Amino acid sequence: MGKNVLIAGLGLIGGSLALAVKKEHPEAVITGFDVNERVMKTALALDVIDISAPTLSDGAKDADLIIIAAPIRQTVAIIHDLAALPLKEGAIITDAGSTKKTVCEAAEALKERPVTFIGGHPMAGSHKSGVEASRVRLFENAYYIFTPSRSEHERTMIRLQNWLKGTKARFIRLDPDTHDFFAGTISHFPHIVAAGLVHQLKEEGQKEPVLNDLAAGGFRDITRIASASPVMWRDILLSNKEVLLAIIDQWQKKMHQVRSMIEEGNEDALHSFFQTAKHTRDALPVRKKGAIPSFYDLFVDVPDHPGVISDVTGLLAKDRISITNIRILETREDITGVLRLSFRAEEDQLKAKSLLRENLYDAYEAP
Ligand SMILES: NC(=O)c1ccc[n+]([C@@H]2O[C@H](COP(=O)([O-])OP(=O)(O)OC[C@H]3O[C@@H](n4cnc5c(N)ncnc54)[C@H](O)[C@@H]3O)[C@@H](O)[C@H]2O)c1
Ligand SMILES: O=C(O)C(=O)C[C@]1(C(=O)O)C=C[C@@H](O)C=C1
Repeated sequence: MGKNVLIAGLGLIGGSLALAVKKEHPEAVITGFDVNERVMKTALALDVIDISAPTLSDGAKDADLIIIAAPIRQTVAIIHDLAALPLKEGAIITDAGSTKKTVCEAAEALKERPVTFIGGHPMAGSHKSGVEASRVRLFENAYYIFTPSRSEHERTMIRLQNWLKGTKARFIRLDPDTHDFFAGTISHFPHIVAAGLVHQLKEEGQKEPVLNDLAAGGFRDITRIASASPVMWRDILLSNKEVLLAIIDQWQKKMHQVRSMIEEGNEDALHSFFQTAKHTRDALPVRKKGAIPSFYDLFVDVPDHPGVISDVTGLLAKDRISITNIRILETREDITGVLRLSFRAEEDQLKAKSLLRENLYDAYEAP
């Protein structure tokens, strides 16, 4: 199977995949390449990679496995670069991009080469980006979608899944179009809505600055993902254009319906709108990880007075919720402080959040 792995793009996803590959294959030599030299230095310092490659070509020529984990536009550019470079016979090339049609079409450029390209998309991530945010367990229990283009890729799929076993993800296959439709519905369009809500707050917040302070639990929950990388999301939207245009049209119709329900004072229709949403949301399968962030931190706004930390820790201790770390992050206008509490498990994080909220603390997952 060889042991040389190249990761091209050492951000959240490239770094996390590097850690997961190394965990299951300690004999592997993980080479990293990133256009940003500082990122490569950080990846080396954090032991995310074993060595760095001065150029893509240096890293690619002896690689048995190449994982491209850059934003989509750059992923396409890297695939075209690889198509013109010396590559090892039998090498597997995959990517981690959030859309698959554009990437798989670009990979046709590799079809005359003695390598196999299989598109990939680990369906877990975070609003945090960069190698510093990498986590070996980021993909645990999440779906990891592959889009093999030919049935003769079967044996290579098994080799690729063996390389990625350390992710502990659930591997599934889809064709690129179906993938992009699914991802558009459950990931890409929700990001547009989250960013749209933040824009709305920004515009109103300029007139009424107090609005920014009032934006509490609900607003923070629904907009966490708006803190993600703008470059990454620009590329995702542009490479899933048709799907997103159709979903936006559908959404506009839905919003017109809600508008009419409010305008007409249609109590039954509004009740049914929320009832259906509640039933559907409540029935979503609970997964330990996946679309849910894998950082078990909780941020709590606390009044700045002595004893407040023991108030908070005492409250959690009563319910046997254990904290692995606690830090005071900042003091705003000398009135309010922010505590960052870290938990070992998501279950503890969620229990702590509801307990603190019941006790009137403002507790939220992202600062
Ligand atoms: N962040 C998520 O939640 C998530 C989840 C699943 C998949 N993805 C996909 O994974 C890919 C990477 O996302 P990320 O969150 O790790 O982004 P990131 O911003 O954390 O990292 C991207 C890295 O790629 C590097 N890069 C850019 N162009 C490059 C090039 N030509 N050659 C080498 N390196 C280059 C950047 O310098 C950066 O370090 C994207 O395609 C994204 O769509 C992201
Ligand atoms: O959890 C988050 O912050 C994410 O945005 C992760 C998320 C998602 O939308 O679920 C984002 C992009 C990916 O391609 C896959 C996962």
